Amino acid sequence: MGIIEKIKEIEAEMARTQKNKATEYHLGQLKAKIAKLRTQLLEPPKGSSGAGDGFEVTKFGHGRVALIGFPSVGKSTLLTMLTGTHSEAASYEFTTLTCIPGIIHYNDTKIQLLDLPGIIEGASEGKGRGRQVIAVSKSSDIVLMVLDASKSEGHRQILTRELEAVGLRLNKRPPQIYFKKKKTGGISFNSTLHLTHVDEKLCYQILHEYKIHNAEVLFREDATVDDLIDVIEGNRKYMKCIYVYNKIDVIGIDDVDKLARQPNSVVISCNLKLNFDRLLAKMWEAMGLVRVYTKPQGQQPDFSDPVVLSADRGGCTVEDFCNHIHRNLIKDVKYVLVWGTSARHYPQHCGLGHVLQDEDVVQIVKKKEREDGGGRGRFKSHSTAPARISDREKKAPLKT
Ligand SMILES: Nc1nc2c(ncn2[C@@H]2O[C@H](COP(=O)(O)OP(=O)(O)OP(=O)(O)O)[C@@H](O)[C@H]2O)c(=O)[nH]1
Ligand SMILES: [K+]
Ligand SMILES: [Mg+2]
Repeated sequence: MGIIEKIKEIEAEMARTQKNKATEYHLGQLKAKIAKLRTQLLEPPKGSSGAGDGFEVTKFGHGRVALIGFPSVGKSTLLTMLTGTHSEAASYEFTTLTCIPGIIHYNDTKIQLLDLPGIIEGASEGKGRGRQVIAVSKSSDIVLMVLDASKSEGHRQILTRELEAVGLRLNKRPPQIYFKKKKTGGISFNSTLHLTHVDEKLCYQILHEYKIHNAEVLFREDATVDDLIDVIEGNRKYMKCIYVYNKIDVIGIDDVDKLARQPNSVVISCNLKLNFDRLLAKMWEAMGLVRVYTKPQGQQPDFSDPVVLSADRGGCTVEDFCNHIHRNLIKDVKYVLVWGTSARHYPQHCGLGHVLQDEDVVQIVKKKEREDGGGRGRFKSHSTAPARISDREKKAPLKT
């Protein structure tokens, strides 16, 4: 029996089993069995390199965004409109057959947008080009799930389920469960609060299913058995997802209003070029990019050319910033001066561990050099805290 058949069989058994206190251990065990099989399913077949089939697109820019959706929801139309790169669009399904990259220029950063073939129910098990599409979405920083506003809301659930089946977790943070395998000592199970979904016995049973007999488990929130399995599997990818409802030109205003009010959702119309600003702003926010402007001593920063950092990709500390500029810079740095929302006063003397925020300005003071402008005394006179550097910059030049 193949892996997919085994999964189907267990799913059928779960559907047959009534959910109550007596069956929860058995159901938990079945969930773990499915999770193990799905992980097996994700292992690329021997001799292949994962995505394959013309789907490997070189990463470019400061972030990567994938367009995921059913066929003919308007993904290619959207790519063409947002990036200027032409991607064939047509009224028949599966017009797009590979991965087509384009670039969005936004807030002085470059974001790679990927158009992909439509996916359908069963994609996670290899239907259509599902596996390749999913591999590409895993390589991106956020997902735009494109939906046809005139079609059933069920599409969103189906797609979410397909992505979950391959270990993607949308708009969720990792469960607050500490888990560490040990060599000896048995299983220690603890929690910092009262648990309503998982008890010691269920946890043991799940671990047993994974043949783990020595481990430390600490629940820091009232997590579910699915959360526990995610933590044990350890291969989940937590990603932001924006639900993009396209084609609002064909539905009524009340329905548009309802969709627009849902969390993480934007309504657009490619035909009417409607609401792209809002979509781009949401996308930008979800990516959490941090632009940092370098200020040479005695000069104004170049506000058109930021160093772009991200908490998910490499981090946002002063150290990450320095490493971004030059690999060997860090050993020469004495401290840095920071202006912007991360600074408590202007400028703030910061060490390597300081976490920078979007639109901060940083001046590096090297070990041998003396900061120009004659010492700390004069910085203190700048202790009023304007909102953001970009506003401030327009009014008065930054001194030092
Ligand atoms: N009414 C309306 N139609 C749209 C809109 N955007 C796209 N379409 C139409 O929807 C159809 C499908 O568009 P595509 O861009 O090819 O869709 P896709 O999601 O890339 O489709 P596949 O590549 O086949 O998965 C085309 O006929 C588009 O003209 C819109 O905002 N409103
Ligand atoms: K199409
Ligand atoms: Mg397309």
